[in-house]
This record gives sequence, structure tokens and C-alpha cells, in this order.
Amino acid sequence: MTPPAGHSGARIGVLLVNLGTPDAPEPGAVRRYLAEFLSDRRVVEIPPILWQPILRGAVLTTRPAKSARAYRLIWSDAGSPLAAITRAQADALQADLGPAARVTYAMRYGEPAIGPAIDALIAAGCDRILVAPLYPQYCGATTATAVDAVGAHLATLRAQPSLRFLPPYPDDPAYIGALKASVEAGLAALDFAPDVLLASFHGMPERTRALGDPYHDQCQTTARLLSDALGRPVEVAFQSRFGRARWLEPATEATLARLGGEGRSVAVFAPGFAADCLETLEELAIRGKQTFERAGGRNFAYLPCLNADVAGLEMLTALVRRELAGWLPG
Ligand SMILES: C=CC1=C(C)c2cc3[nH]c(cc4nc(cc5[nH]c(cc1n2)c(C)c5CCC(=O)O)C(CCC(=O)O)=C4C)c(C)c3C=C
Ligand SMILES: [Fe+2]
Ligand SMILES: [Fe+2]
Repeated sequence: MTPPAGHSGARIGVLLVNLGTPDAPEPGAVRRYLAEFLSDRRVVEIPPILWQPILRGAVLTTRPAKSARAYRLIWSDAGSPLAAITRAQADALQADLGPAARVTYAMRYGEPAIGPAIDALIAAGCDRILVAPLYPQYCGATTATAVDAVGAHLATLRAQPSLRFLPPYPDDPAYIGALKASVEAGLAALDFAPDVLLASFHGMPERTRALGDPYHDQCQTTARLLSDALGRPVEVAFQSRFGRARWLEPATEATLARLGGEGRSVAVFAPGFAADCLETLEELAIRGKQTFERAGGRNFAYLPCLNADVAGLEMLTALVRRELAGWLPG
């Protein structure tokens, strides 16, 4: 194998990071996953002395069984869709980059964990690692906590690799172009022409916006640029409300109920998710559709995420190759 030019023969590592998902659609596995996820202070910003009793009490005794039922509806032969799609994205990126780089993936919560994935890259000879959190819009609860976990692992190492991080890409032409292509292909496959395009982003507590998290603004930017690219309006809503605090509005569920009641036809898609997962396949495509139809709506479609489809992979390789400039040969 020819060593990459530019430095002393070591390899470049690329680590894709996504959120994480349970190992199985069973209450025990979901409980382990939720306990780790919802104990992250970047995700639930309530002091642990108040939050942990609620989490260990009400949340972890009731939610795992309910969520496990939802996971069962979307589980595939390859496992959880989020894990299977992230693996496919890593494999495709590896095929594109070839032997000059080693590509792997990790999950912020659950397996494969970030620390062992970094160790495996180092063991394979990588002394330069690009970490790519697969969240187009920056959020403390997603991007920052992935970066925190990488930093926490590096704090345990005597010999650290050099690191780069893929910046958030809410307005990147490669991302907007991929979304445009994906939405247009999705619309072309429908047997009706939706009069509303609804972009549903994962929600966050409203107060995080006042505290300076750029997430909300970056979601609006993505939707505006996509609307410009498509040449038609794109409505924005925020899904997956959790807990009692005020979350970003409008809520996807209320928006779908309103659109159904108004007799509109709708295509929903989730530009903030790099891969389809519980939040899209169950919450939008199954429950969102029910909400819309129960309100009287007739024509509903859910358009898939970028996933490991051609447009999504072209975008991912373009973003990653750009960040590897000066590391990769030529
Ligand atoms: C306080 C709770 C939550 C915050 C804040 C939050 C932010 C957030 N999440 C994602 C992406 C995903 N979330 C997923 C699942 C999920 N999210 C929460 C709660 C919060 N998310 C819960 C409790 C769950 C688990 C499922 C459930 O029990 O309802 C997933 C899907 C995982 C999968 O296995 O498929 C993703 C992806 C973003 C982008 C975000 C902030 C911007
Ligand atoms: Fe979430
Ligand atoms: Fe959800």
C-alpha cells in the first residue's frame, strides 16, 4: 500500500459520530440507552440532584417499555436503522477515500462508543483524526456533547492524535443541494402533489435559544436556503417534545393536526437528521401520519433523510474531503 504523501506514512482517521440507539428493541436495552442519554447534562439541563430522582423514578420505569414498542415498529434485519445507516455511510465514505484514510463510526451513547473507536484508529496507525458529528445544525445537546466526549477520551491518552472537527453545515451549498435533490426525487415518486412542504427538526427547550444556542437559527437558515433552492415555501416545525418545559415552536404534531384539519396535502421531511431513525420513521412517518389523518387530512407523505443515498453520500464525501485538505494526498 502506498503511504499517503504529506506526512510520515501514518494514516488519516475519519470518525463519523451520531447520537446512538439501543442494542435491541427491548425495554432493558432501551433503559440502558436512555439512562446514559438522559443523564448527559448537555441534554437535560436540570441540576442532577433534582433530575436524577425523576429520571430513575418516573422516566426509566415507564418510558423504556413504551419506546421499545416504538423501536419494534422500525427495527430492521440490520438492526436499528440509525446504526445500520451510519455504518453504511462509513463504509461508503471508506470506499470513496480509499487506503489513504481509515473511516469508522461511533455513537455518543451506547455502542460503538467514541473512546474505543478513537483507540482503534490510533491502533491502525492514524495520528490525525477528523471527527465528523453528523448534525447539520449545531446544538449543545448533540454537537457539543460529541466534542466533549472526544475531549474526555483524549484526556486519558499520553500520546494524542491531532484532531480536526467537521463544522456544522446548515448553510453549506453541498448540504442544501443534496436536500434539494433528495426532496425533488421524493416528490417525483408521489402519486399526489403536496401543497405543503414541512421541514420537521428535532425540538429543544426554548430557553436554550435565549441562552445562546444557535440551533434554532441554524434550522431556520437551512429551511430558508432550501426554500430558495426549491423555489417554493418550506414550513418549519419542531418535533419530539420531552418533559414539561416550553419547547421550540411550532410543534410538528400540532402543525400536522392543523394542516390535516385544513384539508391540505403534505410532504414531511427531516433535514436535521443525517439518518432515518425512531424520530423520523416512527414519530413522523407513522404517528405523524395518524395525527394528520385523524384531523381529516387525506394525502400525507414522509420523505426519507439523506441516509446513504447518492445525494447524501456525495455531500458527505465533499464535506469530509474539504476538511481533510492538506492531510490527504492531492
Ligand atoms: C431532553 C430530551 C431530549 C433532547 C434535548 C434531545 C435533543 C436532540 N435529539 C436529537 C436527535 C435524536 N434524538 C433521538 C431520540 C430521543 N431523543 C430524546 C430526547 C431528547 N432529545 C429521547 C428520549 C429519545 C429516545 C427515544 C424515545 O424514547 O422517545 C434520536 C433517535 C435515536 C434512535 O435510536 O433512533 C435522534 C437521532 C437531536 C438532533 C437533538 C437536538 C437538536
Ligand atoms: Fe432526541
Ligand atoms: Fe420521539
